[in-house]
Amino acid sequence: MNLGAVILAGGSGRRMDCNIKKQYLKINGESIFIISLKKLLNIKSIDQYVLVIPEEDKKFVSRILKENNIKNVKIAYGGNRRQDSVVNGLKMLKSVESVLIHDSVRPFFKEQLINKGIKQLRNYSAVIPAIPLKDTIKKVENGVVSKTLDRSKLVAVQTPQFFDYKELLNLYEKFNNINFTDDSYLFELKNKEVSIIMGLEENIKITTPVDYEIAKMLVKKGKVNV
Ligand SMILES: Nc1ccn([C@@H]2O[C@H](COP(=O)(O)OP(=O)(O)OP(=O)(O)O)[C@@H](O)[C@H]2O)c(=O)n1
Ligand SMILES: C[C@](O)(CO)[C@H](O)COP(=O)(O)O
Repeated sequence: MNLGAVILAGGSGRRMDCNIKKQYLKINGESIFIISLKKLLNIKSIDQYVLVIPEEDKKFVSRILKENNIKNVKIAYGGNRRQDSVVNGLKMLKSVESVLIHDSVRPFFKEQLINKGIKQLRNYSAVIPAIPLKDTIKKVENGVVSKTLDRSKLVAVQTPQFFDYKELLNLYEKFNNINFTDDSYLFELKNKEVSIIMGLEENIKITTPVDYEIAKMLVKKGKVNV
């Protein structure tokens, strides 16, 4: 299987509320997106890499890549929405059968998760990691609870997500005008099965200042590998 990886670092990190985009914040002396990228570059089953970055940061990022001696990574530019960044990244891949899409701000994934995803792609066109919820989830309308959802049927979804490349690109072309937050949603729209593999509790998405503090703590305490 020829596998491509699209690593997303094209966002602006509004919820981090910081003067530097969150993917460039450092953990243990290294930018978050570089931690994710280096880990992916060490995975032998990946054949091609595309890193999606904000266009205005191209000089800054190419300097960081050079300092880290990172080669063989194509660069794509981000769009307004995450999904626009994904499609820009997908279009840079050449002759791949499958693709994994990863949020660079989830630096604590493990190689085993990727191996599981690749294996499951033999049977499905879309495979995503997810974990059980810890909180009770309620639906709210006009400031009051309208429903308590059955937690046993809900999961929290992570990346990396794994797809048949052609199917994903076709779906992207077809549903260009709707908004969604993860790529597997496109398969749901077409009633195609999305297979779930067990995610990792520590595979957090560094989204808010608290997440960043937790991420640094996990590394300091040796709870995760970077
Ligand atoms: N237009 C966008 C938006 C997001 N991302 C990337 O998608 C991942 C997950 O998105 P999220 O955590 O929402 O990042 P931001 O959009 O940057 O954050 P916020 O929503 O708080 O602005 C991140 O690695 C981010 O860089 C991207 O490449 N292009
Ligand atoms: C893809 C994702 O990380 C799965 O949890 C998430 O949906 C990204 O969402 P965001 O709105 O870009 O934070």
